[in-house]
Amino acid sequence: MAKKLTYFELNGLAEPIRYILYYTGQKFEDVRNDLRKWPIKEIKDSLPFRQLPIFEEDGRVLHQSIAIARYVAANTELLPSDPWQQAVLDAAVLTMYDFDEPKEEFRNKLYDEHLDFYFSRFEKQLKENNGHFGGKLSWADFILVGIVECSNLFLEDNIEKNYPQISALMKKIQNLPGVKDYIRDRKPYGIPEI
Ligand SMILES: N[C@@H](CCC(=O)N[C@@H](CS)C(=O)NCC(=O)O)C(=O)O
Repeated sequence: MAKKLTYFELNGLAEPIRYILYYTGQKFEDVRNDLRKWPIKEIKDSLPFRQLPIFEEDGRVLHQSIAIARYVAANTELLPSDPWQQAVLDAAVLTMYDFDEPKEEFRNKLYDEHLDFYFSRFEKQLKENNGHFGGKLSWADFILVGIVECSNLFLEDNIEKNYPQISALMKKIQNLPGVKDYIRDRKPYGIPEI
């Protein structure tokens, strides 16, 4: 089954998907477009919603980074078979995106207040669930790490520094087999120089 992930020469929305693919040992083509040349009309016009990432497998195309991450975790230990457990992880991931894209209630609040609202609750969940969202390593853990790493690149900070459970989860994921080697060898890119 030929798998291809297409995104930009960036960590961004594709990085947790890459981590999951490397950790679970799935071979894939890692296609990276140069943002400085974007938009490349023929590529953009070919995309379902004119945005990246997309994931292709056997002639089929999947868009939306969360759907892709969940799909590549399917049939691995990172996605439980129990529907309740699956829904718990979906809820965790959707909440991470609520953090990442603040809703009205938070738009006028200070960033630290917004961060603490979510991160103190993530801390509690992790503490009560063996250091993971849902009791054991799952695709949801990878998504949080991707979001935190991305925020850190943009803010030039370590936003997780006061949250020991989140810090520990990040270290754990970054040191997983497959992920560790990928991180060691990747280019130190993150924010495009435009
Ligand atoms: N909700 C979508 C958002 C996709 C998205 O915003 N992609 C951006 C890059 S992070 C993009 O393709 N930007 C280039 C463009 O719109 O032309 C997802 O999670 O996949």
